[in-house]
Amino acid sequence: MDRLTTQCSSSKEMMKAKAMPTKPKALPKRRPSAPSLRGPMPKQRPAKPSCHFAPMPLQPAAPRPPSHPPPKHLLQEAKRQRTASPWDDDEVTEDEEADQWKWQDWHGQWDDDGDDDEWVFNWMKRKHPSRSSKPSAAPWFEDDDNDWEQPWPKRPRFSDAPERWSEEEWEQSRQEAELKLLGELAPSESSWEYFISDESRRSFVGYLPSAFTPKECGMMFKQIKESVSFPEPMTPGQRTRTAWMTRGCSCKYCYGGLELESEQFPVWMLEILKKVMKHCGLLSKDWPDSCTLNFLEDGEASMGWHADDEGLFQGKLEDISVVSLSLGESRTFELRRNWPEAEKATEKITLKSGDLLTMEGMTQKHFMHRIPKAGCSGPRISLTWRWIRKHYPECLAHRSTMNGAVENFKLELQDSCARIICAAEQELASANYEAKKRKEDFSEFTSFDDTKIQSGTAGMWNEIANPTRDLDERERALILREADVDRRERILQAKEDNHLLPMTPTPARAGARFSPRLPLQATQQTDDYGLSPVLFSSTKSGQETLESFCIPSPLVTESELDTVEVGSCHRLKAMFERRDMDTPRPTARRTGGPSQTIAATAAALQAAVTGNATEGRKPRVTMQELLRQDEERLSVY
Ligand SMILES: O=C(O)CCC(=O)C(=O)O
Ligand SMILES: [Fe+2]
Repeated sequence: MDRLTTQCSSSKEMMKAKAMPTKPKALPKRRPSAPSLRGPMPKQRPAKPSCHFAPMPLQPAAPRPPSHPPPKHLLQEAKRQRTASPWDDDEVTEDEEADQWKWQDWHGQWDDDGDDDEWVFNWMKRKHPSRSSKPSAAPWFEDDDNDWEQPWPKRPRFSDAPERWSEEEWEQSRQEAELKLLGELAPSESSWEYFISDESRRSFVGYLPSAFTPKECGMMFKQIKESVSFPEPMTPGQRTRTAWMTRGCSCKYCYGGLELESEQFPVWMLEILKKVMKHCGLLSKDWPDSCTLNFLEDGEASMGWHADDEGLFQGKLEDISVVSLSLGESRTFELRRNWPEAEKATEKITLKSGDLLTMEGMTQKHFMHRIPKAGCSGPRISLTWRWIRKHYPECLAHRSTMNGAVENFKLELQDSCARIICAAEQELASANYEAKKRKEDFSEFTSFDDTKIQSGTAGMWNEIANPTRDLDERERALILREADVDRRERILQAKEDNHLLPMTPTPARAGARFSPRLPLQATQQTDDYGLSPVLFSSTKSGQETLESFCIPSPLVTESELDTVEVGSCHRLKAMFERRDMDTPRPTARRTGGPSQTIAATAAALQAAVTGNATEGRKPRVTMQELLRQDEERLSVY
């Protein structure tokens, strides 16, 4: 404690805090404080549901200043940094010099224009998802007190202040809460200074200057710049980019509307951690398990006021630590209290390359921090390590816990359901697509009435048998295709239901000039459409060929199926195909018979039915063969 007090006073001198003139503001009346009870009170009260970013109405467009005049002390500091390269004071050999890394080299390799206000906007959008549109004006304007302020959202409202632990203190004391600071755990040669040591808020900000030599910093900067792919900015010209890495966990990191997938700590990260953690007195088992890597392209790049209060880290609910390493250009780091008792005061510190900084205890609950724009031109990288306290349910680390295992199971179940639903939806979509396509095909036939289409093949066959108008080739082909598809389905079904019957050949009709086709198999059933698939054999020129097609059942009754003289069926089909059912035509060319109409064919079919069936004839082809042929026929469509 003594050590801390001394450190704090020395750090105050060290700080380049500049008292900013502030507008006299009437402080809101403090709410009645909680009774000053110690013992029975819980260690940590549940957080208030309201977030400290109170929703505020959008401010009217505020004109952006023509340039950003940074505070004078920053300009001076920037000038000093520009003239003195941080590498200059390190002795390097010629070889090393060739390999020497200067972050200034990176300047200009990124988009030139840009406005880091986007970063702030995106950052805030995450906290206020309901605000989807960007304020019409730049979200920064010059305040009366020459400070850069965000109109949206501003400092948390006093009325949203959390309950206090007691009248005197915001939080339980560090001793009671048994909070050990990293500065206390650190070896004595790492002399941390706590430039904020707010015991009432149990909030501590530690600073260890020059933890690494410029040469070490240069190597680290180079390693990071070359290995990390900082995500492309959400908006063109955005000059601050953030990458995210974890160790042994797959939690993502959400900021500025981006969801960053975690990358596992690479070896170089563990090497850097080893060096940094030595200064924090932590063994590897206690090292932080996540890191945000921020690349600030130049002085125009900044990070707006925020707290590292993501649910992952639980920083508003319990003591947490954040450790950061700065590399590259020096930048000012600012902190301010969310609910200051007295006048608004911003604490500032310049973070140089190689400096370490910690934010400990309840700092994320009571303070916000930022990196404002500066007049410098070089890039800066900061690594910010944290400990994940609450893994995302999807995270593998979470799944290895008991609760995680249950949630994991639920997730897997959800996954399976989602997959099944997805597959079903795809099936449905493709069935709908097919149905729609068919309907579209047929809707071209304006004279088709819907009932015919809906009644399926029967309707189609009707249309062929009793055409309401002339059908062209294409229409006819479509109808026949439909009939074929339909027939094939019914043959399959018949096979499944064991409804295929052996058929008996009937003697050829005397005088027929074509070889009759003899039914070999037929389904026992006719379907809703009144069609029965029948397999025929033809022995023309001594060569047997097989063919199957449907017979409209009005022409052949179920009981007649095994005795039908199929030549008529074949002729009927041939006529269908030639679309001349109603046109008397000489049949000599094809059938050698008299010209016939549908009705005559039907009559012929009926007449062809004979009674001399021979039982038990085995089908000559297998069902597979039948289906294969069918497949072949269908493939031409
Ligand atoms: O760059 C820094 O030093 C601060 C980084 C920071 O605030 C953050 O990553 O949340
Ligand atoms: Fe931060």
